[in-house]
Amino acid sequence: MSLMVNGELREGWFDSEQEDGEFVRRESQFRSWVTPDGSPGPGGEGGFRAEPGRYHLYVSYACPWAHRTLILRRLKRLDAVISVDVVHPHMGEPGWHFDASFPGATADTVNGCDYMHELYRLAQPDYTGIVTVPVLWDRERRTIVNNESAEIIRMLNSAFDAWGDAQLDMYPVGLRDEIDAINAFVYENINNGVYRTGFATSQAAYDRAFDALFAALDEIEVRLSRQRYLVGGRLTEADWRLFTTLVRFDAVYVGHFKCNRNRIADFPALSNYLRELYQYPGIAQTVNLEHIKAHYYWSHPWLNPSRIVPGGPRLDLAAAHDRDRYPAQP
Ligand SMILES: N[C@@H](CCC(=O)N[C@@H](CS)C(=O)NCC(=O)O)C(=O)O
Repeated sequence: MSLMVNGELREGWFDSEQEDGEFVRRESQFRSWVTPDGSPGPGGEGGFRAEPGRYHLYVSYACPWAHRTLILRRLKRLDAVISVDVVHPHMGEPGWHFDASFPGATADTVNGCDYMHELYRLAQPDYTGIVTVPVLWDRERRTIVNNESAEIIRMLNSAFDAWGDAQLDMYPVGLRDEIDAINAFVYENINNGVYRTGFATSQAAYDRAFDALFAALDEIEVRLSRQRYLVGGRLTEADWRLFTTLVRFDAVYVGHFKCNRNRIADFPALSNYLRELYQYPGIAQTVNLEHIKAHYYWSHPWLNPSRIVPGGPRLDLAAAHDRDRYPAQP
């Protein structure tokens, strides 16, 4: 995990945040919001008015949190409004870097940085904290607006409607409480649960995370065998937040993170649901399994010292699904 202290990079894996062998994720620090008129959002400072061509996303195709932002950008048809650069999937000691030699990866076309931590230093010369993707960058003020995916997807959902698909709303007002509740459950046990399982450094911490993960997947399996989506018949951001973990699960989390009680392929409702979401227009192009596998198997040598990337599994996410038997609302 790359950490900066007063603008300087500290190398090494930092386990100070781990209690009793448990992995604890740190809070993101840049928390301003892009809004239609530049007024301040729920956090941070104002002055970030939505405009085409002004904002830029830095992502990794491997990262499930960054993947959410690519999905919302695609769904809201913001490809021409918000530009994107993609880091190289190998995250080494100095953290994420830009190197277009890996297919699908790009240079940093906005700031010309070689490493992601240089970008954090540009935004804040004395930055202290971890260096993560995704990052929403403002070309005009030359700073990071926000590096918390849960907030970036909300901005993409509503702030750019003058240019994007204003009809599509993945966080509708009447469903917000229900979405927030399921998000909290999925985040704790599944999205972050796979990391808590894989990064546990004691058997007890691993067992706790593993049990919570599969208990949660069992619960979601029951829910999805009664209804089309997490929140009834309406597709919402909650589904996309679950999707980015499900689509990595059999390829990476089962083996690399020892999340191996079952594969997603073994859950009838979850596996059909995963295929439905994968086949939603535009989504398959946001899924890059080469980056996903290359990233995880290379970037955590304490889990996989040989850095060998396994050949399988053979996934057929484009195969037919049975979800049309449940009603869906537009
Ligand atoms: N809370 C953040 C988490 C993002 C995050 O943890 N990203 C990982 C990649 S999957 C990262 O960049 N890690 C950098 C590191 O571990 O050094 C968000 O959801 O935006």
